[in-house]
Amino acid sequence: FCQSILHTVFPPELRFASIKLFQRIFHWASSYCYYDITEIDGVNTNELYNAVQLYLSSSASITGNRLSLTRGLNSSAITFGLSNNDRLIDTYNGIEVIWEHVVTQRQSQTFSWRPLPEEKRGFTLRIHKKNKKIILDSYLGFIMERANEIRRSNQDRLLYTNSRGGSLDARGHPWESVPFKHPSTFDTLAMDPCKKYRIMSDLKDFADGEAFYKRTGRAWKRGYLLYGPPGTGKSSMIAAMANYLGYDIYDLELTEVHTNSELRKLLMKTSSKSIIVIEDIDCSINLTNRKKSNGNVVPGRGLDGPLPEEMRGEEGANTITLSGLLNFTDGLWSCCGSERIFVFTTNHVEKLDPALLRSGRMDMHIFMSYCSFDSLKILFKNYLEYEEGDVDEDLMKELREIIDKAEMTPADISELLIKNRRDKEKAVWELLETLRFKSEKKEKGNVIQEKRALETSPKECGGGGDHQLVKQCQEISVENMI
Ligand SMILES: Nc1ncnc2c1ncn2[C@@H]1O[C@H](COP(=O)(O)OP(=O)(O)OP(=O)(O)O)[C@@H](O)[C@H]1O
Ligand SMILES: [Mg+2]
Repeated sequence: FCQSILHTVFPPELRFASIKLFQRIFHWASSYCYYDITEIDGVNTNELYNAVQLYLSSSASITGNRLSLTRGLNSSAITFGLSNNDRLIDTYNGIEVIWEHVVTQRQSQTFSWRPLPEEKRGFTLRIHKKNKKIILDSYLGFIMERANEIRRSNQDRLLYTNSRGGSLDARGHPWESVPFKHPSTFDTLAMDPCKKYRIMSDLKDFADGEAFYKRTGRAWKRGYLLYGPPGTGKSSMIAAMANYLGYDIYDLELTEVHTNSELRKLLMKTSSKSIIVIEDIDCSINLTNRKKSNGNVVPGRGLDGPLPEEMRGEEGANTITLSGLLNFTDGLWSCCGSERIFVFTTNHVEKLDPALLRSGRMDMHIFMSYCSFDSLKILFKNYLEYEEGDVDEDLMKELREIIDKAEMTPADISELLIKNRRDKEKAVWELLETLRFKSEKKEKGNVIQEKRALETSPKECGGGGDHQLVKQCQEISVENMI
């Protein structure tokens, strides 16, 4: 209104100056200040605009006859927001602010590498001048944090993989993602309850430990090494961890990574609140004896030995090394981003380089063992819906006695129970028969082994005896791990 008066009263040459003057007087006299948050900042998407939109959608005070509804990619929730040119009052620490969603038509398509939307969208924040400092200092940061939380809770978690090798997608991303829907949880995971409890509380402490990690000057990350025979639940444990914490998973395929710098780039493109997994680490890269070659460089990938000479560039440019991997998990680079968990799994812990195992590198070494009696009870509950006391006491007693001797994995037992899940009694009997058979076989095997050991004196076996001793030591050290 004032502008149109100015247009009629002032001649064109004075118009611009008079508008400026009028605006200054208005701003000086007004007790409010205004901030525009546009959807597109130059040619880039404005993160703050998206955050405000998400934050306002969760506001309890959002009412009205017309709201805009959206459902994002990979999201299972519908969010609603202010529709065009609507307003909303929000309160922060007792301070009232007004948000307005302003939508105008873009006047003319200016030259840009990227086609811009026809509508110009933005939020205008109106605050009292006296509250300017507190709003700018903490309210906007609070909005960003809240928006991230809402995004995470709305979005289905993702499983990323680097199966494309080092090549990038259209957005320059080296990871491919699919929605992560693994149903494994700590409730369904069959393992010793005390161990399970320790792992769960360790994870909880980690997730809630931002202040602790800051205070102690440690990077906010944690490493777990899961080791044990195949089928004892290492992968299921990773899924349970992700479901427990609500983190995404990055499944790093080391055989697809060619150089240390590629590894670093992959790391830089992971988000916080994620679990970075390297499965079967002993198989994906030759990580033993890193002092074999110059400068801690172990050329070649996989167990099939070094890469051919012609494929190796200078200083192992075409190689991925143990020191590169340690830098990835431990060094300065590992700290880009925060709140990340590294999980390595292996069936052969004795094949790993001590550098990977030394304390402080992997914070927790978790042995995934054969099925114990406590684990069996969880499997009974999962597959047969048996509760404590449902199975005959004598049967349970026998199961308890032989289960450790039989050395059956939870995977094998699960298969047996799934097969007979419609006839629960048959399932238990068949399991008992299998356990009896296996434990007898194991006992016989042990007797033969002992006999052989007695037959071969230390003198006769020479190097072989040493070898056996080393193996025994390795086994002892494995059992001594946490
Ligand atoms: N501890 C467990 N609790 C519940 N289910 C289990 C457990 N261990 C194995 N299973 C069952 O067996 C299947 C295989 O388990 P999983 O893939 O987790 O084993 P793994 O230790 O990762 O084996 P591998 O070393 O071969 O990768 C799973 O689908 C799961 O149903
Ligand atoms: Mg596995």
